Amino acid sequence: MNFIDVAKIYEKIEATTGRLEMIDYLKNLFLSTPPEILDKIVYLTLGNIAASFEGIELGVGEKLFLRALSLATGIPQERLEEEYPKLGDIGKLAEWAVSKKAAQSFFTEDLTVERVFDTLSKVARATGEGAQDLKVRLIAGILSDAKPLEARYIARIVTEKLRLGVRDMTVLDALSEAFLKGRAYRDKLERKYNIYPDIGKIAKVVAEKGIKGLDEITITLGIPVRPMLAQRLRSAEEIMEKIGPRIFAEFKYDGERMQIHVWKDGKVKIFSRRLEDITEPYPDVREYVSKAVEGHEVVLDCETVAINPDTGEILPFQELMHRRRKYGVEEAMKTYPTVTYAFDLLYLDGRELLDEQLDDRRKILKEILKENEKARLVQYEEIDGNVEELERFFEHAVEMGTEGLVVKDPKSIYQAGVRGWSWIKLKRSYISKMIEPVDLVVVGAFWGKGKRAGTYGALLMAAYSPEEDVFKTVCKMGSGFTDEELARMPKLLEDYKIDHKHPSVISNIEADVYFVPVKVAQVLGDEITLSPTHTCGWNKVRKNAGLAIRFPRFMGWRDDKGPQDATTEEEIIEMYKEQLKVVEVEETKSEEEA
Ligand SMILES: Nc1ncnc2c1ncn2[C@@H]1O[C@H](COP(=O)(O)OP(=O)(O)OP(=O)(O)O)[C@@H](O)[C@H]1O
Repeated sequence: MNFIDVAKIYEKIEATTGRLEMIDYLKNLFLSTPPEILDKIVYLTLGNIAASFEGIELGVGEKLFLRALSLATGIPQERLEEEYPKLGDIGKLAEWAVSKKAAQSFFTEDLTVERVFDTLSKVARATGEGAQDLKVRLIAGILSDAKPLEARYIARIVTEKLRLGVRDMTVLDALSEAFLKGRAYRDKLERKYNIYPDIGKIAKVVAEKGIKGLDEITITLGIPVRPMLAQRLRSAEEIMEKIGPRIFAEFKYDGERMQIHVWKDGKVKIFSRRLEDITEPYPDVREYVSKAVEGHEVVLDCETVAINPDTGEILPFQELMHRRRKYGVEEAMKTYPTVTYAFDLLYLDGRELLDEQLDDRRKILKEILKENEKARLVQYEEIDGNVEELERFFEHAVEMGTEGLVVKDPKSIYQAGVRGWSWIKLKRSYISKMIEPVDLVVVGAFWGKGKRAGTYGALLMAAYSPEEDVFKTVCKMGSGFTDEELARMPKLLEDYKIDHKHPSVISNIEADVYFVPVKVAQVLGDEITLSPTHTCGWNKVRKNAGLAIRFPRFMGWRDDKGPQDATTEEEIIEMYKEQLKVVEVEETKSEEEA
């Protein structure tokens, strides 16, 4: 197939304003393409040379392209640079340059689609020393045999500026028209695309085998499935009304979505929410997840969070991103170790599970997942009709450092690529920050792990209630200490240690060690949230709930303060209410803006 036939259709597509017309042109293009190269045509039409999840970038800069154009046409680069602004588009420039040269030569070879495609693949894959020169030579090679119109599109494709406005969905429409008897199988085609988003391969299969070909498309290890997404509602009550009384309420971890493919021999590939291959920066995840599903082939849907290695607490999302940026992987693995929570199973040992109910998928997932310290099953609760229970679980989830809940319909199938109502998220809506530190009393401690073995990993902190003359817990604090402070801590607190909870402390939490409430520390958190466990503010803001400080950090000891000078319960309640007002204002503001 000659590239000029494709270029002519691109020219028509470029000129059209009607979507149906565009689909028609594409349909004709696809029908006139030999099936065995239809994948190549589809990738090129989308301005690419592979499925987008492969992340292969042509990425040829304009400067480099002008060098190639100059080499191919004999027109000096300065001259091209002069002409470029007048034409305003790299494609038009290439067309102009090649037409000037074409006037003087007659012996050019016809360019085939295969040759253009293979050359572009080589351009994309050229790396290392001499890669730039090689790219220039490769591009110049096809440009010297190109007709002006061909040069226009080659220029735009290599510089990633094709902009025909053809998207995956348009290609699916055209494929339906061309090979699947119009619209009858359009939905099925899209479902297949959602589980196998390599649109070139799909095109080839339906061109070669028609409707029967559709059935051959299945979940395949190494090809990412488009993830199912969640809707959002504002309250537990609304959610229960929407889904029905029986639900799965799952922690909504604030980390990175990971679709993890594991082969029988332990090989692993990890895909992000946007289907990028993120296997490389997560050697730890590869290891512990493959161990947890040893002997099986699986596709797991998971969320991976960074944790504080010393306390096991979940850290905010940003900390995980160090993996991709600031730190080297090795160092990030130590400073920000991860835990992966699996919440769905899409494929097991050759069997596609998408059409099974969540109830059943979960059962199978539980059976095959041999949990270890780092590869865990999502924390969830099955709730039947009790809105209050759902609210409480939400508060618990927030207190544990998550964003809230994803509530799911146990009877639902896995809808790849769809934001449906069988998954609904309930997020904490506070956006305000806690800007003022508080002074809290140490009433207990928990032994540390890892680097903190032998000292405390976290302290149990309480606010003071002058009316009742008691201390009520408001957070577990495990961050913000220097190594020296940590090392000194057992000794520093030794004098206050007792073997039971002090009678003036009101707590629902069992600590490893208890103290007489004396030592005061300054603490800064991210915000104050409702809590099903902490006793500060209990029943005073909401029935059966207290208040907790989220992500508390140690700012220093307040040796100038005694326990009665600590921040009071009433002050914490006030801060919580203030914060709510700020949120309401911000929410109205953003609603007005929307
Ligand atoms: N138990 C869970 N089930 C499903 N998704 C979860 C779960 N825990 C955490 N998540 C994360 O929450 C997201 C679900 O929300 P949604 O589908 O709306 O994604 P989003 O558009 O990225 O939104 P958000 O910004 O709220 O994460 C998932 O993409 C996933 O990364």
